[in-house]
Amino acid sequence: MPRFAANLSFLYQDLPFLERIAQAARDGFGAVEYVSPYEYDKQEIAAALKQAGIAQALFNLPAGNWAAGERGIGCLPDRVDEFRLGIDTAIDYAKALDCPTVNCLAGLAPAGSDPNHLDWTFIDNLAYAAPRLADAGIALVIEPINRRDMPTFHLSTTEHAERIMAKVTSDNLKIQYDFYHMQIMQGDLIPTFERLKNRIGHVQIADNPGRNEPGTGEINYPFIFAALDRLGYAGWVGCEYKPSAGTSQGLGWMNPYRKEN
Ligand SMILES: O=C(O)C(=O)[C@@H](O)CO
Ligand SMILES: [Mg+2]
Repeated sequence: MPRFAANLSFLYQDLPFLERIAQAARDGFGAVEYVSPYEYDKQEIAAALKQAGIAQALFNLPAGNWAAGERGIGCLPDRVDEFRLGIDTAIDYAKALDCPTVNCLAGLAPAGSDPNHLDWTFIDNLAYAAPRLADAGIALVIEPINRRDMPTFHLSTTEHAERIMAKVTSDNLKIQYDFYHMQIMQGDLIPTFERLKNRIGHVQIADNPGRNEPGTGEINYPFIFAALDRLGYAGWVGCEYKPSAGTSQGLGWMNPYRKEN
């Protein structure tokens, strides 16, 4: 049975951040994930997780100035020092929150930049981060993001992710396979997942079009969830979608997978 994590950067937007953790637990999620914990006191988050009895599944490495539109700094040549300092911060938070996995957002390609320079910066940064995170018992993933929502994001296909991983000589680097992004970019979701299943460290879900909850678009999530079970995926399934109405009211899609069933 899939284990669902509530992505608090998308769900429960009507609640203050820390209150989202308790609500996610009340709604039956086993874990939470979100873009960034760094704006909050890590002990406050840890206490909220403990009080709610819910796990931390994932968050991102420090990803630059999110409010200003930055979406990661992994590939940016002028931000290497900042990236590398961020690894220590991410390890500090991941240890405090008992978070098993962190995602490295590649970043938006600056206008006129050389894709090869961005690629080698990304590779060198990942080669720096992966072993340090491994030493701390934390897995590292990279996520291809679709070019419709983020036209200049530096990583948008599994093929590119595979090329990057082939050049980073660490086995502590896998793919964050977001079914929504991959439906837009490539389709062929389960054959691709099956081919890469040993190189996938986390998955996320949303339907397409609209990035709303499962059952609102073209993706057959009952088929996807059965395939994840068949293929032995034991990680968290991050629910990173925009609720069509209220988060709790829109969780009917999860009913067949609740433990009490
Ligand atoms: O946009 C997505 O999809 C993501 O998973 C990133 O925002 C990383 O959190
Ligand atoms: Mg995602």
